[in-house]
Amino acid sequence: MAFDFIKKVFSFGRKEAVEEKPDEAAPLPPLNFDALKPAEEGKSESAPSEPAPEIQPQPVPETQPAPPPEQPVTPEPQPQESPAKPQEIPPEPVGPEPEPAKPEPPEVPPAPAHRPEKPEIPAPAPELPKPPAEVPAPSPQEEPAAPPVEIPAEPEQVPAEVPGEAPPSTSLLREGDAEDADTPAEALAPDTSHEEESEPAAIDEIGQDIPAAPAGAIQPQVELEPAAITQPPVEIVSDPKPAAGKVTVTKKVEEKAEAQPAPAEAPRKSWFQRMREGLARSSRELSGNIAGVFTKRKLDEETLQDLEDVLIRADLGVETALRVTDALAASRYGKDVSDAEVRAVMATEVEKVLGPVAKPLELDLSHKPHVILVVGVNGTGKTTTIGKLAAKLTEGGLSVMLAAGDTFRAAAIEQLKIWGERTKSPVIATKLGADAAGLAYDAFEQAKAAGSDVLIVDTAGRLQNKAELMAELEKIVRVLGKLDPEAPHTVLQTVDATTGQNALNQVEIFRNVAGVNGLVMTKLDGTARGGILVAIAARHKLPVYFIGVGEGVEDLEPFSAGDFAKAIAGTG
Ligand SMILES: Nc1nc2c(ncn2[C@@H]2O[C@H](COP(=O)(O)OP(=O)(O)OP(=O)(O)O)[C@@H](O)[C@H]2O)c(=O)[nH]1
Repeated sequence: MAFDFIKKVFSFGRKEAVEEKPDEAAPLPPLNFDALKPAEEGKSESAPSEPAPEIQPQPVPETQPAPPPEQPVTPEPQPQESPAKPQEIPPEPVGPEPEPAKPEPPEVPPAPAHRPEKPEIPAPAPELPKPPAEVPAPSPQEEPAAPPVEIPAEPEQVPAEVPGEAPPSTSLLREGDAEDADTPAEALAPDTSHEEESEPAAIDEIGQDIPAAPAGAIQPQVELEPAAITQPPVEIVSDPKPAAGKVTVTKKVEEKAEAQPAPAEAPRKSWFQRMREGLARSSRELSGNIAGVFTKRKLDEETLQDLEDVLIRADLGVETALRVTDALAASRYGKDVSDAEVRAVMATEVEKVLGPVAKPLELDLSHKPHVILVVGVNGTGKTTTIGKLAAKLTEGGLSVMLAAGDTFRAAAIEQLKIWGERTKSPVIATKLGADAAGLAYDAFEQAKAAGSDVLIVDTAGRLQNKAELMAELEKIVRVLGKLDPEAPHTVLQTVDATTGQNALNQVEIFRNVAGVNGLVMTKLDGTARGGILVAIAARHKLPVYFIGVGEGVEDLEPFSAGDFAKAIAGTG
């Protein structure tokens, strides 16, 4: 604004000079207009955008005629920047500081050239102090903070710039929060490890130390109150950037309830559609290969062998592959067979394999609580599945408590707290790196005390090494058994459907260590390799309670053998 003002002063001078000429030429009525010119010209040149602010400063400069040396410096930058625009001021600080001052001297001369305006030149002087104020600001690269310095100088601009500043501040806060929860997960592990943890002694002597632990070290660390725990997460999760709609600014920016007309979104696909699309790659590949095998060929030993290879490459496993080829050979041997017929037989056989394992999860509520331990390799969806399951249970009227047993990853703890807030389930958490078994024990006690119907315990999927992971899981199971010999009553393992053959080994390991007695196949909405589920079912015959078909709270579906078989065979 100061620059604008200066510029206006100069422009005003020019115009006066110009007009004076006509005045000399015709000394008639124009003389009266000359008196009016100052006000009008100032407005016209200063650009219609800022009439008021520029006019006011004029009286000020007149009162301060003192500093002449600095005057030349300030006037120049103003003309360069063109019409005074508060918005253009910010860019100045961004640019190199010395530049604006240097160019000024050259332009200064032209200004004084205008004789009549010299008296007004003193006006720029008061603005000189402003540039120095901005100079410190420009040092930073992107400082929108610099402009604010000038804002206070100009009374009228303040309101205009305030709205501009507000949004960035709020968005930064939220983004920061979000990042904290996500990225630094692994990096934080070593840092926070120095924090108080449950005594290692508890690890060795579970029975004796555990009871002491809750009272001593663990107790204070445990956070039971959902409100306290979930408060911060809530802001992270439920506060996306203000949408395009209106917002109300009170303590913070809040979206107006009515301002969300819910942009017409495409209807959400059904879980089956998402699963079918997730299995599309496997299905297409399978169908294409089957078609390739049976193009203009009768069903014989060679084609059966080729089909068996195709099915095995699709992760279905040797057992299921043989089931399909045997079934096909039994009814079609020596005949022409279309790929569609082969896929139909495949769907039937796959459904036969999956049918026995497609069972609903049953909870024995005679146990208070019914303890569900969730295990699996890191990233397979344990925490997400716990959140989805907690939502189902609470919606069904059951009281649920969550235990953040994945003390290996800070983000996992925060993630579970968020799910706890969403599902209104208390979350028992402890410090990063703390003894997971101690936490599980403490959570079990608190769930008992609270009369919770279900306690779901999250666990780490990755430790320093496999032996350590296995030792921790075994210990958790052992400790839970001290409070209820039958606990954990359900041990769920999450298996990432995008994983290939390695998933078979994962189930093998966790089953042996933690006594897995049920599976949840996650990410079937992604680029799933669904064949592996068939192989797992055939080999381990563990119940598959649910499938994950998305990251949303509702994206946990009961497993249906028939639907899955149709989707993977491409017959659905
Ligand atoms: N598309 C899709 N993504 C899923 C599904 N289940 C989980 N995810 C995502 O997979 C990622 C890992 O999920 P987590 O729940 O953190 O997995 P985790 O096993 O707890 O991981 P750790 O805490 O590292 O052991 C997250 O980005 C989830 O949103 C699913 O069914 N579909």
